[in-house]
Amino acid sequence: MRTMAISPQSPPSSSSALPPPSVALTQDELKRIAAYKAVEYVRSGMVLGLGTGSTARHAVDRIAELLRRGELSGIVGVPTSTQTHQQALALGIPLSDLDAHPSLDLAIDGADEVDSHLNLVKGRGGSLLREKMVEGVCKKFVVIVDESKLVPYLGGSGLAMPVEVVPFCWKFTAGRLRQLFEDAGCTAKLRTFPETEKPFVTDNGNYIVDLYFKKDIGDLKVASDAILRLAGVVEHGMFLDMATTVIVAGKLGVEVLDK
Ligand SMILES: O=C[C@H](O)[C@H](O)[C@H](O)COP(=O)(O)O
Repeated sequence: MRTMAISPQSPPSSSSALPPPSVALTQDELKRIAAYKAVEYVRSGMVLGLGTGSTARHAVDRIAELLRRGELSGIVGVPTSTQTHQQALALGIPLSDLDAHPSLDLAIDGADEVDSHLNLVKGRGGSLLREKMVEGVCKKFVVIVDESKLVPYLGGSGLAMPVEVVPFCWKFTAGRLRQLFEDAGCTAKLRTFPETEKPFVTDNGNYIVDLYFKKDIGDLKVASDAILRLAGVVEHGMFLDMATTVIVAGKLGVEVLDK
């Protein structure tokens, strides 16, 4: 794995919108710096996977800005959620889908956790299924995060590891998921809206069960296979061996981690 440190004072090209170096950077500014750096990988004529979330949003904005300025042309975007679809549509980015473009040049997306092998947790925004479909067929998958997303092991943030499940008997599926990881002190919770307690429904009409672990779950491939073997599970938010590059923006600079 190659590591390259770049000072935040050396921002991505044409980045007049970035804050001056002396200003303390907010988390959102760090996300934007990572996103702008990732857009430097985009070339005219590419078919691009457009990620979802507060970090990916900056990349989509930046791509649209470069298209407007004529610094990029011939881009086709494949959005990973209805949210990103709407954003890209409003910005005038030409869009398509996997049926028309079963192989993509590049995808840029955020992540909830990144471990030292560039394995990811994704889906805290609920878009994991479409993200995994799109990002699984990209020649290059660039992940953009601020430094708070780095973890010693997946699940290590103590926050949710999302699993998309069919609504039918979701309690049964949640129970089986919890049992799978009993040794890791797993709890499984249906994702709901706090105000109404109604279930969160994904773009695909499914529910999300969030898993929380007290300990490391061990072999991730074994865990992934076990989850996917459960009838009722559609997909999980572990993205193993998929990222080709992770761009980490931190207070001390930007790090580019290549697989
Ligand atoms: O479902 C959401 C996606 O996987 C996001 O890419 C992920 O949750 C990171 O989002 P954010 O950039 O907002 O932290």
